[in-house]
Amino acid sequence: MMQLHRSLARKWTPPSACRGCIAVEAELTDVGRAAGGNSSNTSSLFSPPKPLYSEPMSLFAGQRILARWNSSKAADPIPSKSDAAKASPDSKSQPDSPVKPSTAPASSSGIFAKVRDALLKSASKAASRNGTGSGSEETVAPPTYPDMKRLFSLAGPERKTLVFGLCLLLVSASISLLVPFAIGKVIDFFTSSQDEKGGEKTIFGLGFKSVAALMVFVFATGAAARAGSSIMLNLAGVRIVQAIRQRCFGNAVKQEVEWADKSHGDVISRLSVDTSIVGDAVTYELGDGLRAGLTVLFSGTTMFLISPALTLLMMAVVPPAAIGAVFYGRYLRDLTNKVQEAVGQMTRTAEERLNSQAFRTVTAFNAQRSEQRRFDEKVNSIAKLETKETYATGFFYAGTGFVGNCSILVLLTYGGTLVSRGVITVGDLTSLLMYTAYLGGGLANLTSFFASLMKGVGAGARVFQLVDRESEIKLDQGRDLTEAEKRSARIEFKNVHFEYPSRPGVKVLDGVDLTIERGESVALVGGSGVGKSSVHSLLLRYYDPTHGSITYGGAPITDILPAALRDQLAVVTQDPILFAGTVFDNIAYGSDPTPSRQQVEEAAKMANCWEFIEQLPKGLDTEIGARQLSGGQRQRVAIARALCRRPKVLLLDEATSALDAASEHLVNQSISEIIRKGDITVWIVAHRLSTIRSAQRIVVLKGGKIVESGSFEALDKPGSAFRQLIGSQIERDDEGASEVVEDVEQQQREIPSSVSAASPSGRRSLHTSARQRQSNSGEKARDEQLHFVSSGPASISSSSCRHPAIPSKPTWSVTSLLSSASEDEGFTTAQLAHLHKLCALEMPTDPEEVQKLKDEMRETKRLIDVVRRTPKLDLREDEEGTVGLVDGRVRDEMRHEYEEMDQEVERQEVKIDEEEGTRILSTDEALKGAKRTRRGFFVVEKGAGGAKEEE
Ligand SMILES: Nc1ncnc2c1ncn2[C@@H]1O[C@H](COP(=O)(O)OP(=O)(O)OP(=O)(O)O)[C@@H](O)[C@H]1O
Repeated sequence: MMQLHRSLARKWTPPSACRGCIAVEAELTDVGRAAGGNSSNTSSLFSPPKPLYSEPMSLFAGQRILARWNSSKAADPIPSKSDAAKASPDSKSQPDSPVKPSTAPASSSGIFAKVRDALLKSASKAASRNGTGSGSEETVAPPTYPDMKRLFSLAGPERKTLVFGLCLLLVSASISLLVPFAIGKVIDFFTSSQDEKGGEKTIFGLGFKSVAALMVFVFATGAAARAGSSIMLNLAGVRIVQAIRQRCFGNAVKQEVEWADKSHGDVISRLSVDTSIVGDAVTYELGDGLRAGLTVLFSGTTMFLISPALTLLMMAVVPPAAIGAVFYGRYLRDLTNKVQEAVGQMTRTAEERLNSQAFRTVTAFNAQRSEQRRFDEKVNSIAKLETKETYATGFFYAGTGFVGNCSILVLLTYGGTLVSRGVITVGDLTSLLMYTAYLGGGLANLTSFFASLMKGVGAGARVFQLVDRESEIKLDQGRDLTEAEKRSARIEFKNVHFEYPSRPGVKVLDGVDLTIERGESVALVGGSGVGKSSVHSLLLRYYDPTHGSITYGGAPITDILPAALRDQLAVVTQDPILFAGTVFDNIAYGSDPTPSRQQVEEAAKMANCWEFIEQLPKGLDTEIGARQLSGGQRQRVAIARALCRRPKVLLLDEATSALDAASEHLVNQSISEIIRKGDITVWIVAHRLSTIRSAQRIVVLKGGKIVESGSFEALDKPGSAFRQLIGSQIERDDEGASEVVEDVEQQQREIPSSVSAASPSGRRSLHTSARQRQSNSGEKARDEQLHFVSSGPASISSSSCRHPAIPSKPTWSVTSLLSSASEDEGFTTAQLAHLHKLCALEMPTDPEEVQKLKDEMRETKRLIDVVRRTPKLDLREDEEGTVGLVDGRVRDEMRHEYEEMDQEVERQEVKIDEEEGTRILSTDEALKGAKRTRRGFFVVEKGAGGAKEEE
């Protein structure tokens, strides 16, 4: 019914153009109500009034039908604003709607108003063609007969409802067409004193009362038929639009990424506006067309039957006026075009400047005034054009009104003569005038029907283009993965070449060879724009390589169903998209079957986001929009979403690039945890050292090829492409540890045969590989043993003579502790934060907590200082390798330290070999213990494997 209302509102607006017209016109207007201009109301005598003066012109509207037909054929199917408004109440929000609100007097019930509407419509089309429309990416060919056939085929499922509705419409139209005839007879009844045979006055042999009763009955039937047809056509329209929208969206989401990139805006316009136009075309417009055709036929025939002479006179008077109107209309149309263009520019400016991102920039740069000026310019140019248009429209309406009134005068003069000569009766003249109005309205409606039909066909073609489009990468093509292939999960790129379809000839990948085994963690690094994300896109089958092959579990991915392949993968992008809904919905998104709350909770915990989710007002059930979480939170929710799918391969594309240090730390912690578990292949694309470090293998992409591959230590050497890429980051990182290095170098000088740890690359690895080990996967980590040594007789290693403060191999904890070179009692907050980051621990933010931590760490610091102050230490080498020694004082200190430790930790995680005085902690144990006993965690030092023997 809403659509019916909109349709009525569109078709009839108060005839303000008739204000001030001559009295005879006002009188005739009353009898001319319900004339064809408002076909929806033709069955009612109490329909909105319609200026009859304008109707004679409509006799020649037919001359323009052909022109309209031709112009419609070439018309861009992008709808005018009025159509958009009719199609959808929301369409007001479409910023690039090419049509401006009408400033003309609202008078669409007359034929001239129809002409003007038509001009506005064609102007809007022209404006669309001029680029102020939504801008379709794909051009649609002019509609053909098969297009039209197909358009009506859409109405197929609603055939019965439509036929029933149309039949009712014909009934109501027929009744309304009898009205002028009946009125003429009634007038004759009252104006004649006796019937021709001198008998009692009758109408078709019936008394007036019977005729009146019959007319009431007929009108009631007409009204009922009208209501029925309106309901039927509306219902059919709603259902047709519903079905088309579902089909369109269903096919749109199956398309390949490339298509979505370039057609996004266009698809939305097809889904919202075009579907409505199509629905209207095959329902109301069809109904209106039928009614209009019937009206023209019936009115024309009846007019000729009543008075052929008067009818021919009408035909002779109006054409010259119509020709003038057409020329004037063209001028108006050009003006309207310019207005549309200016409105388009204004809309674009507003849209560009007021979107949330741009708004922040405008505010930050205090650019409100310059923006206001820019916008004012646009608005002023529109106002200028509209002023011109206002004058032009005023004269246009005045002119058409004048011509219309003159036509009526001619008609009345000649008609009156005929009446006085007794050729026709007063009733006949009245009927003729009314049929003239009907004919005019009918012709105008036919014109608008053909235009709407053409628009419907155009919109239909665009809709069909969407419905019929076959994706380049078909979702139903391929086979499922075998269990063996799933288990293998080996990813292999073989000589992969790639260029984006939109940029043929621009090579992005130029022979990439890369193999990633199941459970491996690989960081793909390279300069900006080198093609890192493109590699992920190829694995996800957003695109297919131009040459070469990609296999998963040994099977070429082009042989596998895209959905089966994507089931194995999960991706976290740089700027993850969250959807409106609850946190639960967002984490569960894409998991099939829907995960339980427990599974979602687990995923959230793994992704380090459970803590903040718990703090949300409704926890997992809190509603969040696309941007209602911080960047770090969004990123972690996206990781949780990826993990919830239990993928075999996790693709992280710059997953921490937009984060601050604290959020990055949390995200990295999640990633490291996942890598450590080692059951998911993790393929990271990253720039940041902190992220890259967590990977077992680093692969460098340069010039479209893999140029280096290896561990961080292996690649971090002078002259390597990797060093070139992230050298500056390493330098920065080193600065934080410069105190350590200086200290180490100082000690190196004291011990001439010192190890190479002091060399630049050695120093670097001292820090970096330590962190690397934090993220090593399970087995490897368990093999690593950490231990302290106490004093005792020892031999000096022949290969490395070391101060115990200089570890034989890079360490991840002691080295950092030594950075507290000062003699101060405790660690500074910065040092503590650094240590925490190294140990993947969360640094408290509360000052009280920090103070507590400082106090707690004081003892540890003291221990370290004691170690560093010990002037000369014995070094020895046992069967397993070189270990550093500390003297008895240190051991005592350590004992004291450990005595204070958490009893549980001592029992479970710290073993003390009394004889050797060796304390051992495995990495895993240390990590676990670290959560409770930071001191125990920090003071351990990596040995060379003696721990195995201890175990
Ligand atoms: N959809 C696309 N259509 C056309 N060209 C594209 C498209 N996406 C990316 N490109 C181009 O392909 C090249 C590689 O892009 P890609 O996003 O893979 O680089 P990247 O290494 O991930 O860059 P960054 O590190 O800056 O994110 C770039 O030159 C880019 O301009």
